[in-house]
Amino acid sequence: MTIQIAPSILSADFVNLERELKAISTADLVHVDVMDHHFVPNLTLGEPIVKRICEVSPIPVDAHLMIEDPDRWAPEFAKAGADSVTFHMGAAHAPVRLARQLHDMGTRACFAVRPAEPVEPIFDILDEFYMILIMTVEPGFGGQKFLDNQMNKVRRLRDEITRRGLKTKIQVDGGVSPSTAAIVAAAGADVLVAGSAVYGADDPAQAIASIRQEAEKAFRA
Ligand SMILES: O=C(CO)[C@@H](O)[C@H](O)COP(=O)(O)O
Repeated sequence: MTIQIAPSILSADFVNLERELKAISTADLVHVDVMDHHFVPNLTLGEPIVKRICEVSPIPVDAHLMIEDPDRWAPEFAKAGADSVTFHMGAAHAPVRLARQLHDMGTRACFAVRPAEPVEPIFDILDEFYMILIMTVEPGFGGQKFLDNQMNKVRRLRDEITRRGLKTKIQVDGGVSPSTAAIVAAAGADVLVAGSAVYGADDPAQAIASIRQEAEKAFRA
């Protein structure tokens, strides 16, 4: 199984996004945090900027929608060109219908779980999603402390995926760095989002390589 690294542009220089995207071209995906100041207490960027990011990004774009009413808005991010669109369990009204709509549009549908939310309710609808995102911080801001108490959730999800022979990916987002990468990979996560650890480093490519190396050594399928 391959580990994928997805730098979050939340910690990038928003005035120089094209340059910031080039700096992470050795990563597998770029994670774009869309926040609406309702579902989370922060406001970032919307569909017109994501569309432009999709046009210039050297790697696939993973749009993480931390917004209310994704049923209305997620298809707009698929139209903008995002390769994957993640919406939240606590926000979607009809998650299966929305996932099918996104897949019909040629976009990978992914489902996110906040720290206080259980993962088991997803088990029944696991095969509708390309990837499940387990948040390891409360969504809203970069640079927060990694919540290692979320690792039980990652382990239970990995066990369920393995038991059923599914290919669903497990993404972890929040506080991921070279020193926490092994913990999340050992629990069974195979897509690691890292914002401040990549863009806060002197050499983002080196930070990506370190996170990848630590995760690959520890990953359990
Ligand atoms: O979605 C979020 C925060 O809500 C994340 O993508 C963060 O942006 C990750 O930042 P670090 O914890 O890696 O600094």
